[in-house]
Amino acid sequence: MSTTTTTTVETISKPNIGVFTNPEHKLWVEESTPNLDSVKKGKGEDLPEGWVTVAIKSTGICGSDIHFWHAGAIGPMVVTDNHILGHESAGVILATHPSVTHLQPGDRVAIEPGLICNNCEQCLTGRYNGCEKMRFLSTPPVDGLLRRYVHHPAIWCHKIGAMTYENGALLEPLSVALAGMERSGVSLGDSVLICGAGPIGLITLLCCQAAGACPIVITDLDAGRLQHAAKLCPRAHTHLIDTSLSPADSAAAIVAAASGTKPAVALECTGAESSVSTAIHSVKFGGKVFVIGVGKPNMSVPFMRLSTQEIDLRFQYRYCNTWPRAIRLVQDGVIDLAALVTHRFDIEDAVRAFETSGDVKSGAIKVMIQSEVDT
Ligand SMILES: NC(=O)c1ccc[n+]([C@@H]2O[C@H](COP(=O)([O-])OP(=O)(O)OC[C@H]3O[C@@H](n4cnc5c(N)ncnc54)[C@H](O)[C@@H]3O)[C@@H](O)[C@H]2O)c1
Ligand SMILES: OC[C@H](O)C(O)[C@@H](O)CO
Repeated sequence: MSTTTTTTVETISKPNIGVFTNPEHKLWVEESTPNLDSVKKGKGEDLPEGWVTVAIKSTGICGSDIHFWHAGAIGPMVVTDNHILGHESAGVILATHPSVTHLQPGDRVAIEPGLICNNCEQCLTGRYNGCEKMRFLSTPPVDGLLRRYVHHPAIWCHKIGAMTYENGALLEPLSVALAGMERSGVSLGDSVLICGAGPIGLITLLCCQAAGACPIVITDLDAGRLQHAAKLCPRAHTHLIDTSLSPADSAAAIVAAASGTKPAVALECTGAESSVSTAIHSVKFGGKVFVIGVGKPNMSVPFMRLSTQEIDLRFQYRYCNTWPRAIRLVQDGVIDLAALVTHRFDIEDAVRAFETSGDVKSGAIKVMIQSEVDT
């Protein structure tokens, strides 16, 4: 029996709610904007030119959401007021401004959460993740997507066809991994190290597997996460990091796990200083260490190892132009994002969802918040 329901601006009745945090590290669900009246007007009266209204169906909790809640900040991004979380979302179009021609009510879309100026050098040269005036939803002070309804620019709503909303939501972390894959240039037969088996490391693992990297070693401090990695990619070598070892000794153990093959590329997905150092000690002469993880404002790195081994140390921040590629990879079954999802909660129950996501003992990998049963 199908559970499909058609959401239209005429049929919605629930008030808008959002998932908030604040500088006191509280987390709660309460009414939010745009209010039901604004949403129900539909037909675009309350929408700026080029914007649409979306009913959010599925949102993934990202580590950064947990960090904004627990720590109140990520580097210079500080929670200073009541703040709505969430930037991994997909939903259905409820209404469009008359100027919007490529989307219509009923279209299923994934939301790209960065709003750019379209005027600066980075925007005009296609690297819009570096926009000088980036307004990234869920990064304070810009409210996020963990709401029932949002207004959003149509150009940042990507059609996902029949893909599940859950997969549509997970195109966002897939985009992070794809940006790292593209700029690190991992290709067929490259020996690869992935540091960290959280959602970003695991999606990077799926990408490296699909790209034909071999051998692949993936590390973590948590045996459960490594078990998950082994299920996703049985040919990957999993390596539990022993925190009593130095980065150089951990690197030697990593190379041993790959039968002596040093990685050509290390994709660092923890942001932990010791892990960045371990990656630098692991790669071969002329190799690359590509850091996706974010961490402390200042870190020390094994400088002379970088120098004498001609290692390229590079970084990725968010992504640009990744959604069309991500959609194709999921639609064609190359990347199975559903394998990441361990828990699901309704938006009314978002506090429990966040508690589960933030509890290392819960075994959670990706916790999803849904506004209705996914279709
Ligand atoms: N650059 C970007 O645009 C971007 C985007 C999204 C996420 N991130 C960052 O990427 C990182 C990974 O994200 P996530 O959602 O997977 O986070 P996560 O916290 O769920 O996963 C990180 C994993 O790293 C493991 N870990 C911690 N220290 C380690 C060490 N020394 N050695 C090996 N493993 C270790 C943890 O056990 C955990 O499983 C985070 O730093 C996150 O903030 C960056
Ligand atoms: O994928 C996007 C990232 O999670 C965000 O940049 C976050 O780390 C800070 O806003």
